[in-house]
Amino acid sequence: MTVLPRPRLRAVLFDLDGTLIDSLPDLTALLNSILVERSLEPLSLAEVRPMVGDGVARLLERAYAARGLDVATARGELDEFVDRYERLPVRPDLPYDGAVAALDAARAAGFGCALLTNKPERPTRIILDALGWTDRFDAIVGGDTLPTRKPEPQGVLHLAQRLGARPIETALVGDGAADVGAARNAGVRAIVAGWGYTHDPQTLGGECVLRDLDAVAQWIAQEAVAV
Ligand SMILES: O=C(O)COP(=O)(O)O
Ligand SMILES: [Mg+2]
Repeated sequence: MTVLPRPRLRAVLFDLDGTLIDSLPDLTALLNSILVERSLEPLSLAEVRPMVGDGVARLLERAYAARGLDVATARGELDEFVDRYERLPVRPDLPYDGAVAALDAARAAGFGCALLTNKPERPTRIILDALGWTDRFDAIVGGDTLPTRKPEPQGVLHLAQRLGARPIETALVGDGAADVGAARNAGVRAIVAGWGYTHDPQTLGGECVLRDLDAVAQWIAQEAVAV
């Protein structure tokens, strides 16, 4: 049996929350400010952690459900929640250690580099601008940029095409089931961010689980010289 060599990597798509930035403390604090206004018990970081990654509507629904509030209430307050999130100051320590180095590694390797998050595009861009990261990406897709979001393949395929890469020449680095699902649905490689918000990242079924962003930079450097 002949095993065909895998084509060289040409594009890396990065997830945002739980992969490049640790947004969990801010999201939890914001949710809790709302719950406390309603005289409800605040949520712990551990409770909110598995709620992040499927978009802000799901986050609010899950948080409200955990305190007995219904989906209709969450839906009715979504715009206000996003407004408040956009007004939060962007902390300079939001990025995980090694995030900039990993993005630099992608650029140094000559790979296309894009952001694919389920966070709505407007707050995403506010965060990227404040961190000075916007120009580090060749393209940015948020949870409301296209008709569907992760785990649907549309964003992955859209970005791969924008970066001039075929799906088999593309990898998605992300921490959640939505990331691995989107990668699988689009036929691209899924690299799991083991430091992110998934309790047991080994179970997601990605190509590999990396322990931190330094390991991502190393993996990118290896892919750049792979034959
Ligand atoms: O769920 C969100 O709002 C953001 O999640 P993501 O950046 O991990 O896709
Ligand atoms: Mg994520």
